[in-house]
Amino acid sequence: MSKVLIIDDEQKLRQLVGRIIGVEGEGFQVLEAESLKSARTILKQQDVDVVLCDVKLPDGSGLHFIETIKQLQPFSEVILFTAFGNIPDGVSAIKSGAFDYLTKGDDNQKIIPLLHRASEKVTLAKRVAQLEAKAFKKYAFENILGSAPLLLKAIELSKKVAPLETSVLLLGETGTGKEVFANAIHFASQRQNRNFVAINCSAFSRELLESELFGYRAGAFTGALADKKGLVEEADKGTLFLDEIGEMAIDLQAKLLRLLESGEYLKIGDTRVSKVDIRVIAATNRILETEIDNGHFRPDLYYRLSTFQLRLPALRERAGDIPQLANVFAQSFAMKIGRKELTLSKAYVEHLQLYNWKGNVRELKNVVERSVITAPGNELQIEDLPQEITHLMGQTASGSSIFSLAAMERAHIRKVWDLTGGNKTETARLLEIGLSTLYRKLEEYGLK
Ligand SMILES: Nc1ncnc2c1ncn2[C@@H]1O[C@H](COP(=O)(O)OP(=O)(O)OP(=O)(O)O)[C@@H](O)[C@H]1O
Repeated sequence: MSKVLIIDDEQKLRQLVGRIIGVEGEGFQVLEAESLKSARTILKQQDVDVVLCDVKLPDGSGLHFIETIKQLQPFSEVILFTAFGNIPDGVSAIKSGAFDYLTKGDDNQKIIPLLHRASEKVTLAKRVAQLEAKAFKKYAFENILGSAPLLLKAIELSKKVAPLETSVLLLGETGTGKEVFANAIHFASQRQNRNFVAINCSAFSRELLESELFGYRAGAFTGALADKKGLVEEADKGTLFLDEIGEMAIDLQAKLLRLLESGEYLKIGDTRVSKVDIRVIAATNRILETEIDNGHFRPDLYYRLSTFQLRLPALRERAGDIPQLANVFAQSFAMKIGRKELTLSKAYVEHLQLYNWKGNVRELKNVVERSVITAPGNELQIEDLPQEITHLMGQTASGSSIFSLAAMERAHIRKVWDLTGGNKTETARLLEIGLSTLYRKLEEYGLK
């Protein structure tokens, strides 16, 4: 039910308008005030959606009162009553931020449609504000799970850089939360009310990436029937998140560098330069210095982007955060699919902590969600983990303890083996054991 406040010192007019709304305006509740003073009291106490206000009142001007109304009720809309034939008043009303104006006594049939339009605008504005608040909360730094020192350091640095206009380069393995951080930085910046536009550079061919990013003019190529806006334009005044920047073709990198330095770019098929004001956050799981050495990445772009580098830790570097992450993922997924609250057995969690997590938080989330679907009981057990994990962990079918020395040895060999990229000689050297012992252990632990 929308609330309408009528402010007019003429009781007859208030009653007439109140009656019209009462008879024809379903869904409106009417409040009345005979002066600005009593209107102020009502606006302080109640949620009002639309205000119908006279221009001339005994204690002041309705025109000037618009500002007070907006201060007290930021979402409300104001419709002013102007005297017959007083066009300047109508014009001033709109200029002062009124939704519209009605000519007293002459526009009675317009009241209801206008009220509906104004209250629809109010409902929409409230809805948008609600969604924004939800988005802000969802992407807030507070929602980044974990308390490992490496993660806390990354959060602290991100909070410092967020309010600045500086470009940010996020480094980290796949699934470590680079997009989560990019979002949090955007929503903690002055650009928070503008668009956050994300694109994964590895998901497009060179040509498609250029047209997605920069847009094109009609006729630029066969099939370009109409002008197309690019994501860069969508992100104007906001933030552009370029994921997997290391995959961008080198000639496009030149275009991106120009955009970063001057805000200027050329749409495909355009001769006129376009200009935007964007902040760029880029991310990569590659080592860009190596890409530069191999001629795949422009050093000038690297220096421009890497003013502020942030490295996100791999999950295995913050295994202490796994219990919290797993628990939150399990509970929120259980709720989503309508399962009762679950507990996670000690062995289940410890098992998760010993795994290598190449896919990091994303992989952990998927594994836990899978367990929530398949677990027969209300406590997640080792048996609810996929075989790849239990197998890799050295968990035997008989369920021998993950705390056995053998399990720890297996996990350690696995780690060193991964570190050397599967190089057996190097693995044996680092482990300070002979190559033949390594072969035997690899065989024994099923690590081939
Ligand atoms: N610290 C965290 N707290 C909560 N959820 C997280 C955290 N880090 C990552 N996630 C979740 O893990 C998943 C992967 O995160 P995200 O997409 O940000 O990773 P990424 O590093 O950008 O991956 P990629 O390099 O593959 O694009 C998402 O579902 C995200 O919500």
